[in-house]
Amino acid sequence: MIELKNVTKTYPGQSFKAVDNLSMIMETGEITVLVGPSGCGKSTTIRLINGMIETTSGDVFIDGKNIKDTDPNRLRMNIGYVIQHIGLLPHLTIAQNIAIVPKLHGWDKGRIDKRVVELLELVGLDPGITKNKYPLQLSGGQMQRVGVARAMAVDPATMLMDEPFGAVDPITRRGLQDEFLRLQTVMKKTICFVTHDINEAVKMGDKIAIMNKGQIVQYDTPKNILSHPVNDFVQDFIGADRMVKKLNILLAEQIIYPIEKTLRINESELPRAFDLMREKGDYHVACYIDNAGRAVGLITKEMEKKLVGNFTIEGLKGLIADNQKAAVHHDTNLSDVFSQMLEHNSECVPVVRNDDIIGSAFFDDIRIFVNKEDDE
Ligand SMILES: Nc1ncnc2c1ncn2[C@@H]1O[C@H](COP(=O)(O)OP(=O)(O)OP(=O)(O)O)[C@@H](O)[C@H]1O
Repeated sequence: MIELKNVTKTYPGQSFKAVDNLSMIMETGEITVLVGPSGCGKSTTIRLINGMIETTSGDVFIDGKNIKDTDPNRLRMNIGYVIQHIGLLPHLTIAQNIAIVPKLHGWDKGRIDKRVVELLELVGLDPGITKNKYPLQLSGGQMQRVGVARAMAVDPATMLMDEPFGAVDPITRRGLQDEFLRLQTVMKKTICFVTHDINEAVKMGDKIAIMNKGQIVQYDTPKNILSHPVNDFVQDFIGADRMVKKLNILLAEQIIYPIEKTLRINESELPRAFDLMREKGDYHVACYIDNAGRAVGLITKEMEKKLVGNFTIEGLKGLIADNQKAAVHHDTNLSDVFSQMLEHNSECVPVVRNDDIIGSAFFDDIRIFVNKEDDE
């Protein structure tokens, strides 16, 4: 856990406070994002946490220990630090760059070599190809990965990331974010992550602190911030498309209509499928089961419309198979579920977990759910 208690920083010669009486807790195992306009004090805060600069007043605690009581070099050796411009030393190979902190910790060569290979694999780089190259022989995205690998070298519990994916193109950036989030589900590190991009904040943060003029304006989960911006500053900062951003953080499983509630229709019942659905009072969706009783697809109300005047069993099976191609995983975000619906021209798609259909997701439910969440 990182705790800031009444932290203020005034740089020498400045009349204003770069960080102004900041108090906050960044929980263990979570990503806390600091976001805000240029000059609001994000980087200053991160530098205060690893002791690169000293507070004018107030205290920073890491896992309950005041950093003033820790030797600054030791403090920094035990915190992973990733910065926008990577900070790789150009005259050292990738392996040597990653080895810097393990060396300071006194690791032997065998242990370091093994760790370098492990880390490069972890961040998606081929160690055989990468480890003996020099930084300038890598692409921007590859360098960022090395930056992350280097920060994780001695497996620190705390990581500080200052615009870590800032210097790459949007597609590479999205890939790096996804991979880092995947790693974090396993690593569960305590991370302070700085960005000026609200979309990145919403995606990466368990919690987001929106900063302005050295102070926190709102500190909450992405969902709550998007649903309930506390004032016009936050409202403007998160932008007019906050509903779209919300779709990015809500998941298919949150709107799922479970398969247990759905009428089951077997092969012999297929010719009367739509009549049966109407009779049972659930005309929107039914589940098509094979001879073993396993759900293999959905039958939806829209399929009847598509087959009007031309109903055949083969035609219906074709539509069921097409709909199955639009299936989404239970943890797919609603924005991707929505795209899938548009791409497959379907208002209802199967939701799967480990290849089993566990329910269906409806376009209308996305709309209703997002609006309802907004009213809460
Ligand atoms: N070393 C320094 N000396 C004097 N003033 C500084 C120093 N570093 C930062 N500042 C000032 O402190 C304020 C906060 O800067 P900081 O870099 O923390 O903001 P930031 O939110 O990280 O901005 P950005 O997104 O542009 O990096 C700014 O007004 C900046 O000009």
